[in-house]
Amino acid sequence: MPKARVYELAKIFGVDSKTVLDKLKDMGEFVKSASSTVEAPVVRKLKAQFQPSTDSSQASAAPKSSERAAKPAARPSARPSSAQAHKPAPHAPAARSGGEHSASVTSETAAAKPAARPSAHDKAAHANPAHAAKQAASDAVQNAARPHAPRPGARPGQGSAQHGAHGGSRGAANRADTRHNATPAPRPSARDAAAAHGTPARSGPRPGNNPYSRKQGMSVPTPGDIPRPHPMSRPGQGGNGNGSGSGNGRGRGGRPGQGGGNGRGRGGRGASAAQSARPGQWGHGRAGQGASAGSSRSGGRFGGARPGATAAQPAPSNGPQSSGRPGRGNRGGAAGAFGRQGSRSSKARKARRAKRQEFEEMKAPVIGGVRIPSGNGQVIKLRQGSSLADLAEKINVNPAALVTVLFHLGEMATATQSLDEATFQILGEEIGWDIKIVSAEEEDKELLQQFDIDLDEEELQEDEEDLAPRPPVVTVMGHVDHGKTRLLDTIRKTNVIAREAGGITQRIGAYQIAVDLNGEHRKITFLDTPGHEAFTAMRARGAELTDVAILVVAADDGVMPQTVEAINHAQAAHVPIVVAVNKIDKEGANPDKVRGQLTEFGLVPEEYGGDTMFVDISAKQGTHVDKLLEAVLLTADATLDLRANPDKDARGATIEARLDKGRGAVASVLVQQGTLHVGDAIVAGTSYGRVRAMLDENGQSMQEATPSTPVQVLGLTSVPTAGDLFLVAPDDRTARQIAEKRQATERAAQLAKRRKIVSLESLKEQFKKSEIDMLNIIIKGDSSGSVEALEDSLMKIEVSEEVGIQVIHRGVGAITQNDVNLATVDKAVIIGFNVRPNRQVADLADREGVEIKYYSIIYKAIEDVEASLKGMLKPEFEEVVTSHSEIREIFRSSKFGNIAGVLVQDGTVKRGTKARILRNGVATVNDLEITSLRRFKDDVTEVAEGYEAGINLGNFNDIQEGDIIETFEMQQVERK
Ligand SMILES: Nc1nc2c(ncn2[C@@H]2O[C@H](COP(=O)(O)OP(=O)(O)OP(=O)(O)O)[C@@H](O)[C@H]2O)c(=O)[nH]1
Repeated sequence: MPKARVYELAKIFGVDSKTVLDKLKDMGEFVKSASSTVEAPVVRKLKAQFQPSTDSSQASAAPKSSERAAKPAARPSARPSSAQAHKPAPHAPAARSGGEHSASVTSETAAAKPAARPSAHDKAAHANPAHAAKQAASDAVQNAARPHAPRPGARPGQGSAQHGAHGGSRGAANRADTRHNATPAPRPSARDAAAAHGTPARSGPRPGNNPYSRKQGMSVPTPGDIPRPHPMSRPGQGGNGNGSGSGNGRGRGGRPGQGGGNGRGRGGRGASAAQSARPGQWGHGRAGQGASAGSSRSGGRFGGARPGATAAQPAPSNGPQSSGRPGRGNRGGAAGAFGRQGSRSSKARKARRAKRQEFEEMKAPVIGGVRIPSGNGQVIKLRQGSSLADLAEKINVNPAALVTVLFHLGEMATATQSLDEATFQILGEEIGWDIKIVSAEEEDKELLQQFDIDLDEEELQEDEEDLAPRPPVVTVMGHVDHGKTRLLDTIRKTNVIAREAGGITQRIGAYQIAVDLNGEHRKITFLDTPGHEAFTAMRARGAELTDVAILVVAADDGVMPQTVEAINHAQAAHVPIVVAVNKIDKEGANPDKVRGQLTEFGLVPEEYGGDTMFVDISAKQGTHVDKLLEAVLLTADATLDLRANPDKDARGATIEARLDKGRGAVASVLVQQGTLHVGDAIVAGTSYGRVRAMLDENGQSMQEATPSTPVQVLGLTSVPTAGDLFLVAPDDRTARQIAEKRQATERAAQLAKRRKIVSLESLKEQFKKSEIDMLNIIIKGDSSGSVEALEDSLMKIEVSEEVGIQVIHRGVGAITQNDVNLATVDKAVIIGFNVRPNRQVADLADREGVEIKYYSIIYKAIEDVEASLKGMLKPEFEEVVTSHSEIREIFRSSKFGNIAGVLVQDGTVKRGTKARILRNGVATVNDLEITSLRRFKDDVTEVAEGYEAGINLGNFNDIQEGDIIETFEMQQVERK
């Protein structure tokens, strides 16, 4: 029967639509309005309600609907007489085969179909229900004679299937019963389940009236009723459908070999028995129930008391047998009846998984009204700063549920808010997980262990015999301008100072020098740490790599704040200190005063009975520098065991890294253990690559670097961060995988950080901050060291309670469109440290009103930012870029040096203006001047955009084709 609308039905029945709607409601069918459609099976049921006479005539022969099938089945179950109990059995099969089964394509009838089809026996049963009843009755009698304890309370519909299960397990013993189990058990539905329980299908309103839909008709199961429906209903149906298919099922349902035992040759049908046994997969108890039900059908009380386990056990062996065959009444078969391929598809698997999850959840504790599957004390590791969302992801629950649980525990947090260890532990205890918060280092160690790299273990297994002496690694520390660079310069006999912008060392460089001590040729590795406070972070790292610290104190200045800071760093790192009392050549130099001052900080000179070596030097004149080096070696020898194993994969730290045009990522690394070779697969932080070439501090190529050797490494795919530890991996793939995993972890950590910024925890602060101008800053620099140093220094600026700085992004390389976009969105200022944007990006920034500030001296940037926060920075002069010219050709002149043949891209180049060179967006040299400007052979004062020109930059000759000459002027700007 086709679908019909409620009002149409009302017409047919001669009642109004409301009556039909009410009736439907009574029947447990949810139908919205008079124009709603009603499915065919429901129509039939309605018909039965409104036209009972018509139906009853048909029903006398065989009830059609599943509901009816269930009802009569229910009745006899309570009866003690097996014969009586069996009476209704014919209903199901006969009804479907005989009556309108072709029309009633419900899940139930689907089950019935196969039963109806084949054997003459079945057909006879269909044709003559009475015969079927008879047959069933005789079966039941046989059953009753068997030793199984009858169970009066057994349920009807369930019976047969359980029977199947039962038959499956018992084999021949249950022959008679199992015959009825030939039921091709269809997929259960709530209604079936209800029917199976002897309850009418209308136990509750259904969300829809489509009986084919698995989604519909299922009430939300409560823990108490969940277990029942599945196993029972399925068999139950089988029971209905199968009376006629009887014997067939049994064969399949039994253990292998038993199937044929009954000699009925209906193996195909028997599948149903196998299937009916399958409920065992869902739990023995359920199968047991089914068995009891089955008994009612066949004999009223057969086997109900038997443990379900027995029934269930054979299932696995039978299942596969049955599933592969066509036309059988297992789940697949039932599906096939609806035009789908009947097989144990992924759907079945999914269903099983869903059930298992459901079951797990049932066992889960209910806290605050939510269920969280218990971790049963399993350990789960979370990174510092993790949130409930992170935990939820790891234990596969809804973050909202965790929020609820935490709330229940008296703690309020959002899903994305970072929580501390204590909170996680309390929560963990509540939900049965042992939550451990791990530091980034621990996490990284574990990550490496996944790749069979165990650094701790390596150290433990180090054999004394493998250790070889290595040079000490020395850091020079001290207050600004006390002479650190000069000292290093003197030591290296090169002039480092001249190359520095602003006279401050801005990168950690590392150099190795050779010293003769007592006729022995010894090496010392120097880390060139910068002196300005801005580089505190680097210095701290330097101290970590350092074996010995040289503390430079100017004899004319004495102990200053950064002297103390340097002492603190070194002492915290347990690094022995050698004091270089510098500038003794200067007038007013008072080395003794310095000695006296330093004793207050625990640095007592040897001559005063202490253990710190003091050497009076003049870095400028080179006085006693050799003695200082000796002192360093003596101190190292006296206090340290400077040995390392050179015969293993190299491990060490990144001192500095930058992006170089042409060479790509260049990283200065210090090898701490093992030997680094060209060709090694290397991973440094989140960067990885293969060592393409190695250079020493003089640019000389090296093939290998032993412990304590600083080298520049080429070949990394990206720029690592200063301080990143590096290690040699077994192969390229491992290196890449380690780096990728670290990248993922870093991303997650950054995400967590970002989340924290907007977390409730800091919301109050956020509000407070948003009242004022929170200064958002984007830092782009030419090296990771400078960027970090700048960020650290900026973050230390404290102007007042209401003023704050937020570095929202930082990176190495030219200022890009992304940076400008980010600045636009977050209303940030971009600080370019020795880097520039290209023209398009600069234009974009102009258009968007994004301020880009350029610096080449860190403290200038800090001063500016600090002043702007104080509201005092109203520069009277501002740098204004006046032109960009691209170098197209270089003409070499013995008289004038290199002359750049340029095309003026924008603005006007004027003679005498200040200029800088931009190479790949990075300002390589500042403070140049356009000393001569020519158009062909004529000297000119200016050249406009679009024209070619010849530019000479005085003594500066380090220009390349493709470089951009940027000219700028200091122009007075209005105070805002
Ligand atoms: N007379 C004299 N001047 C020195 C001596 N050592 C350094 N200077 C001078 O002191 C000034 C600062 O020296 P730097 O080596 O740049 O000092 P620094 O500690 O490296 O300074 P920052 O890099 O700014 O931290 C320079 O002008 C040096 O020439 C010395 O032994 N005697």
